[in-house]
Amino acid sequence: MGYRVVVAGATGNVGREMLNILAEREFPVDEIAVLASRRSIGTEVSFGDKTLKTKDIETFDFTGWDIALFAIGSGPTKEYAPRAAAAGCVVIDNSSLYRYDPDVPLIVPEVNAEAIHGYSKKNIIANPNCSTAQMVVALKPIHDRAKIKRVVVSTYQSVSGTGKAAIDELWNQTKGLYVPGQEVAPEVYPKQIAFNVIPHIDVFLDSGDTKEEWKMAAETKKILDPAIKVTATCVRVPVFVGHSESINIETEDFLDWEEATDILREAPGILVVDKREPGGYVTPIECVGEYATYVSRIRQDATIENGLNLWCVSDNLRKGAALNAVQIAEVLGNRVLKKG
Ligand SMILES: NC(=O)C1=CN([C@@H]2O[C@H](COP(=O)(O)OP(=O)(O)OC[C@H]3O[C@@H](n4cnc5c(N)ncnc54)[C@H](OP(=O)(O)O)[C@@H]3O)[C@@H](O)[C@H]2O)C=CC1
Ligand SMILES: N[C@@H](CC(=O)OP(=O)(O)O)C(=O)O
Repeated sequence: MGYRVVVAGATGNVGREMLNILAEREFPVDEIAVLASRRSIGTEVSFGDKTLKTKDIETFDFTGWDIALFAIGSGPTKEYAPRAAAAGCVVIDNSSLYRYDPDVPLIVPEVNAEAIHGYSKKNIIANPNCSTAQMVVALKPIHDRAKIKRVVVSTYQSVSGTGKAAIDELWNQTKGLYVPGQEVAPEVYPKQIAFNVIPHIDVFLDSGDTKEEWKMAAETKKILDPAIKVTATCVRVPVFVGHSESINIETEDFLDWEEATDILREAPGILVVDKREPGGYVTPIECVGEYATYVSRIRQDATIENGLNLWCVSDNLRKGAALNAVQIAEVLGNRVLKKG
């Protein structure tokens, strides 16, 4: 016996990846429903070798469904997640709405799978921010060995993190720049994204940080350790899929880069590619469609007593969203619901 699974936001980038990953990983699905807004009623989406027709979330009855994977943004989630949860369906939510709620676990399975048991207070589990998910996968084994005190991270985030409209904007602006008279003005982003970089993701806070930068600090504390200090600078780059991060780590105990490399090689979810020669590292194009969090450029930071630098790349629609959500569903199935 398997699960009755709902994918909400099935017409979006993350929802489609959720369907791909459920099929690829042979999640034990007995029945599946695909939902989106009323605009998308009847829109066809693929699930393995099947084609499914999208239904309107507004009129959908969640009663009798086991797990709902949500990727519809915070606004609609606020309306529909409590409805699904009240009907007895466990919601695994990709939006930021519930991440900081003490009654909702925030989970990256390689790091804090044991937090799963906290799901029952609200019947909701939160999936972290994409930049945070890949970073904590890389930090966890280092923290276990040498206790991380502080992290300084700069991100290079792809436009797919913003959604479908941003992918179109990068594509159309890039094409338009080659054709006189067909330049495309910025709409999704405040400045041109084609052949440019923009040091601004999500809204600005009073501190001068953006919310994306705040999320990386707050979510690392909730998932990994409240004692870790994180300071982030989040930057949008003209890449379609794949977020990259330059991470500087200060630890309590000394950790030699060679031992750090060995530890990272053994850690779940990580692939180390670090040849210290031209091309001997991973770039975002190479991580598209992959599950792993790739770590390259591991080296000592000689400017502090106990410091390391590394480069971390992952598919933001997969480990940053859909894959992590399906992994949470697997943990929920294996440790709690036990139907599969
Ligand atoms: N964990 C993470 O870091 C990430 C989280 N996300 C989350 O996932 C969400 C979706 O991202 P993404 O797939 O890239 O975005 P897209 O823009 O590609 O897709 C949005 C999806 O949400 C649906 N939707 C929008 N409004 C409503 C509504 N009122 N009712 C029902 N469905 C609605 C859309 O349906 P329709 O086609 O009918 O409009 C579509 O299926 C994000 O808003 C974010 O909250 C995304 C990326 C990474
Ligand atoms: N903010 C991420 C994607 C995202 O949706 O993040 P969050 O789920 O934290 O709002 C990006 O733009 O790349």
